[in-house]
Parts: sequence; structure tokens; C-alpha cells
Amino acid sequence: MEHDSPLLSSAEVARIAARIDRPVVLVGMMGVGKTTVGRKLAMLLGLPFVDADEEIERAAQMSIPEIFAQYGEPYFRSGERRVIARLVGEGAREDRKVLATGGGAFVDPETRGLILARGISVWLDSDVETLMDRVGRKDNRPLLKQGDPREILTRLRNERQPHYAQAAIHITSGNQPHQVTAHAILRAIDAWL
Ligand SMILES: Nc1ncnc2c1ncn2[C@@H]1O[C@H](COP(=O)(O)OP(=O)(O)O)[C@@H](O)[C@H]1O
Ligand SMILES: O=C(O)C1=C[C@@H](OP(=O)(O)O)[C@@H](O)[C@H](O)C1
Ligand SMILES: [Mg+2]
Repeated sequence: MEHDSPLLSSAEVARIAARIDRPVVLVGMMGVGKTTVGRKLAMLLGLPFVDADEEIERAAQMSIPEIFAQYGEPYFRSGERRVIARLVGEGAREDRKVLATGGGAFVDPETRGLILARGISVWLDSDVETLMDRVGRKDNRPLLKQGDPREILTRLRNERQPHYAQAAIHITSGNQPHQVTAHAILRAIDAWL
């Protein structure tokens, strides 16, 4: 057995944290846990956590469902592109942070290029059933209101797979506690850096 415990010691976490010199950027489907795991990971590392969707909501003074309803998806995507460019681009205020993106962000070629060039990109993946359990019945994912949520998640996951697969690090996030996923990400970052 390579690892006796799924969790790293605090000394190992500190050693890996000291090696991180770029934003850790979580990408992947809605409901996979980017926001939840990202927050946990940032806490573990003692780094700031930023959620791109929350930044967009703050800048627009509206919720994501309101932005989609009033202005449509293309408007949301252009705001998303701008916000992520500010957070990981050349003039970003703080390089050492954890950034959770929205599920569609990494599909945009400009955003994807920026994240690949300047961040440590981590693709969190789950099967459709797990995504359904987590967001299938929620009201705050406007794309899932456009039809049958399972079909939409299946289609989007298939369409986006080739983009997500370009991320530097791939992690499968099943039903394990967030803590275990966060530690798996750290091990993978340590191996990748
Ligand atoms: N490992 C997990 N086990 C159980 N529920 C989870 C897990 N990760 C996330 N969740 C739940 O799933 C929902 C979606 O998670 P979220 O972090 O918002 O995902 P994302 O940002 O990728 O859309 C939240 O209600 C969250 O509490
Ligand atoms: O997959 C997508 O296109 C979206 C995912 C959402 O973020 P999460 O991935 O954090 O749910 C949010 O950005 C918006 O509802 C669109
Ligand atoms: Mg999120």
C-alpha cells in the first residue's frame, strides 16, 4: 500500500503549501464540489479562497440565476472571462490562492489558456449520478432548468470532457469526505510541481 492514510500529516501539508507558487484552479462540472472542496483546500493551505461565481455575483450585484434570466448566458460568459482574467492574469493581486471556477469557464479557449499558462489546473470529475444527487434538484444552476437535468448534465459532461482533460491534474471525486479529496489534490500537486 503506497499510503497508509488518505490524509497527509500537517508537516506534509505545510511542506506542499510552501511549494505552491501559483493559483490552484479547480475546474470541472457543476456539482462536482469545486466550491466546497476549494474552500477546504484553501483553509488547509492557509491561502485565500476565491470563487469566480461569487465574484461575478458581487460585481453584478445579482445572483447567477438572475444574471442568466435578465441578460442571458453570453453576458454571463463575458463577465466570467473578465473576472477570471483579473484573478489569474498578469496583474493579479495575489498569486498564491485557491480559485474555484464555474463549470463552463474552462470551456472558453481564452480562459482555459490563461489558467493553463498561469495556474495549477485541477480537474475534479464525478459520474453523472453523483452530480445529479448534488445539484439535480437545486434552483441555483440555471442551465439545469432548460430541460431534464440528468440529460443536460450527461450532455454537458460529454461535451466538456475534452476541455477538462487538458487540466494538469485529474482527480476523481466520489462520495468521500471533502477533506479526503482536498488531500488527494495536495498529493497530486506535490507530484506535479
Ligand atoms: N464530497 C461531497 N460529498 C457530498 N456532497 C458534496 C460533496 N462535495 C460537494 N457536495 C455538495 O454538493 C453540492 C455542490 O457542491 P459545490 O461545491 O457547489 O460544487 P460546484 O462548485 O462544483 O458546483 C453542495 O451542496 C455540496 O455541499
Ligand atoms: O457549468 C456551468 O456552465 C455553470 C456552472 C455554475 O458553477 P458551478 O460549476 O460552481 O456549479 C455557474 O457558473 C453557472 O450556473 C454555469
Ligand atoms: Mg461552484
